[in-house]
Amino acid sequence: MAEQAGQNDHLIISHDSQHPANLICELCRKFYTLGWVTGTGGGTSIRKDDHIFLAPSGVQKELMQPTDLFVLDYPTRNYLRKPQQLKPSACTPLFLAAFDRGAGCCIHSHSQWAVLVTLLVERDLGKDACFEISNIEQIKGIGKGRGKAGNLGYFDTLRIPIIENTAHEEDLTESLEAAMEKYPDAFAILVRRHGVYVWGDNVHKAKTQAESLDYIFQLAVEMHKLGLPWKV
Ligand SMILES: CSCCC(=O)C(=O)COP(=O)(O)O
Ligand SMILES: [Zn+2]
Repeated sequence: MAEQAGQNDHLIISHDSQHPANLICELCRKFYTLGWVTGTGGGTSIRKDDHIFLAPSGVQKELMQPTDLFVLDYPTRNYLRKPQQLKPSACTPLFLAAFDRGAGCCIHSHSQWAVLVTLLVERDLGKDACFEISNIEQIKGIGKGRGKAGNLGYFDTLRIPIIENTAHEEDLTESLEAAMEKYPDAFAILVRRHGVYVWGDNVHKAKTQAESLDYIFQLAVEMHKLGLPWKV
């Protein structure tokens, strides 16, 4: 079985640019240029049917090739493909928490804008507060909630919960899941002094929501510097 898990290259080799193994490598190259997956941090995972595609832990995510990827059988949680000498991303249980709630793709970013927003909220509103913003056009890039059709509107309040960081990524799972249960409509959870997890029904939704949120986090930091309120 261990021998088999080291092979199974057919699960990750494809000429289709939309194959999850190709997409993860391409997305991580793009996210590196945005400062989301710097210095081995951050990452992306995709669920396609019963297969979960995962990056290795501690590697430069922008340099990954499809042959570096792990493939997990979602129903049994057994690895179908395990590159030798590598460990799966420490974010695996966090990505699985998103997949367990219907996501098809989960993006973990170490964006400095996300980190700064968590610090501003803590200083001004306290440790238990969420990041909240309204009356910004880009809010329309975020879905209304799990199982709900359509996106938020300009006058809606976008609310992103914030959880505290832990020394080890995998120890975040419990608090991430608790926040997902408390805020079932959220498609993202910020992690204080660390970054953000963003997910969506599919790769397109996860990517556009992650881009919209990063835009909003940057805008929020700049608004704060100018003394402008996040909610009108
Ligand atoms: C300097 S990154 C520390 C771990 C982390 O936060 C992360 O996002 C990357 O974890 P991985 O195991 O996927 O390399
Ligand atoms: Zn991280």
